[in-house]
Amino acid sequence: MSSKANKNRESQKAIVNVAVAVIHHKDQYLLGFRDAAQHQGNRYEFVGGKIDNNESGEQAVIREVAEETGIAIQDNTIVKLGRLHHDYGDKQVSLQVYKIELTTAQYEQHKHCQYGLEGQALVWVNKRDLLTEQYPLPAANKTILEWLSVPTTIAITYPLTHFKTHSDPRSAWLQYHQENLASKSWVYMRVKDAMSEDIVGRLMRQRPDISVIVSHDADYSFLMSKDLVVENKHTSEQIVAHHLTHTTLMQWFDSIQDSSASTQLISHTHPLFVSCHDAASINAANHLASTRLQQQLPPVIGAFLSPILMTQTHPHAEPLGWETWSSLAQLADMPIIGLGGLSPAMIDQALTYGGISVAGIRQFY
Ligand SMILES: Nc1nc2c([nH]c(=O)n2[C@@H]2O[C@H](COP(=O)(O)OP(=O)(O)OP(=O)(O)O)[C@@H](O)[C@H]2O)c(=O)[nH]1
Repeated sequence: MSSKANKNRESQKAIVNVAVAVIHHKDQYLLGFRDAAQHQGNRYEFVGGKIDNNESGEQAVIREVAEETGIAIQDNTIVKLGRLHHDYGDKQVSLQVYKIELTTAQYEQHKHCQYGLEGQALVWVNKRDLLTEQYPLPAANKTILEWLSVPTTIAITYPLTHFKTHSDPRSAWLQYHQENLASKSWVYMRVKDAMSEDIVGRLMRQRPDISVIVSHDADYSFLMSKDLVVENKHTSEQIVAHHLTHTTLMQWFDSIQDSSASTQLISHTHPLFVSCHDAASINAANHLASTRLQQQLPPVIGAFLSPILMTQTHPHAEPLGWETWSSLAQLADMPIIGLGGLSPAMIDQALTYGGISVAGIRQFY
């Protein structure tokens, strides 16, 4: 093979490690504009750039933000959102994505800057416009936008057994959640009952404002029927993601290791949440996330990592504690959601320890 062909193959193989900074203040997000001459030019981008040798992703993000915008973020909370690999054909990138919320003072100082320190155009856009792709971004960023759609709090339903003393537990479950779930919240429907589709479907019809996460192996095809349009919204649109329990995740992982077993099928239609409790399940979640990206399937948008603290629902589970939880969170290639003994007010603590959201049952309605 000629040395030129060799070189071409080498450059195709080389992966460029990039640190990406999702900088925001409340619902205002900072984008730069990539020059036409640049790779993925004439598109918007988050501030960022190549990670130098001997530099961590976090060090790179602090340096890139300072070089490109002059904003000093070393004292801000820098939360890892996730890591992803993308093959542009002409270039392979591995993006390490961080989310940084600016203080009001930082935002006030920089909100009128129309150009960065490298002469690139800068613009502040609101979250809704960003997520609905009003600003074209490089293809790899599609997953980042899905990660950003996850809210900072997620409510989880009570299991059906919580209502077992009622004469009709299913009606009691339905009525309780219909009356108490917060308006427009994201709700993980964890009923823990094999026959739960019917009450979940009824709750969705009664509460068209909520967005739901349903078990990946439940059958919600009945929600596709035409007559289930509530307040101009089709009920099936309320399902924002499917969820894999820790057990299902590990079964999937075992099935891909064992060449004689058939790989367990996971939803192709929706983004996924998974549940993790340890390094092994985070490793499995990372494999699932990269498989989904390779196959161009809806991504893994979050992992519930639990239990952080002691909970009433799982009194026998040994809590991880914040420090262990934090080091496990760092291993994950997707946003981490804190679960177990938390309240919504603990979001700042979760951010400090490397999570992006908190979830729970009591206190989250
Ligand atoms: N900064 C930034 N880069 C991104 C984003 N999404 C994405 O795919 N990338 C890719 O990550 C790489 C960023 O590396 P870079 O900024 O150092 O490289 P560049 O192409 O701008 O310039 P250079 O190669 O001349 O240094 C580019 O290939 C770019 O297409 C994003 O949101 N922000």
